Amino acid sequence: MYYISKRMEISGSHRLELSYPSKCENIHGHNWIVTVYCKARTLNADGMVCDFKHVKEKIHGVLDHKHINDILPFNPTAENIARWVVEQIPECYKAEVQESEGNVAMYVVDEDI
Ligand SMILES: Nc1nc2c(c(=O)[nH]1)N=C([C@H](O)[C@H](O)COP(=O)(O)OP(=O)(O)OP(=O)(O)O)CN2
Repeated sequence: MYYISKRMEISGSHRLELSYPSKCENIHGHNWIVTVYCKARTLNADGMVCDFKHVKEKIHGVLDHKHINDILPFNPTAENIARWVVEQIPECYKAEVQESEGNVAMYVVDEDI
């Protein structure tokens, strides 16, 4: 199995819809660190799992310098963003979304399902 990872910094803003009072309901900014993990049993015709550049275009190209609530059709928690990242790239099996130092969410495809 071949593995690659691509790490990107995404600057943007969001607000969360929460069931309890929180400062996070106000529009605020993050420099999210997103790490995308991909794998493939065989390499493509170009000798890659997938092109780092294409991964960046699909994630950074869509989210960077945006108000994330305007782009994604769900509450943009780090967990939901991580799942969305995995869904954008066929070879992706895991994504990490770091909101701030110490606050990280991950989504991993469950291969048993
Ligand atoms: N499980 C999650 N919890 C929280 C999320 C999230 O996406 N998933 N998001 C937020 C807000 O975006 C908020 O902006 C995070 O605030 P931050 O100051 O980074 O975190 P803390 O309040 O925990 O402060 P620290 O000083 O970093 O401890 C909130 N929760």
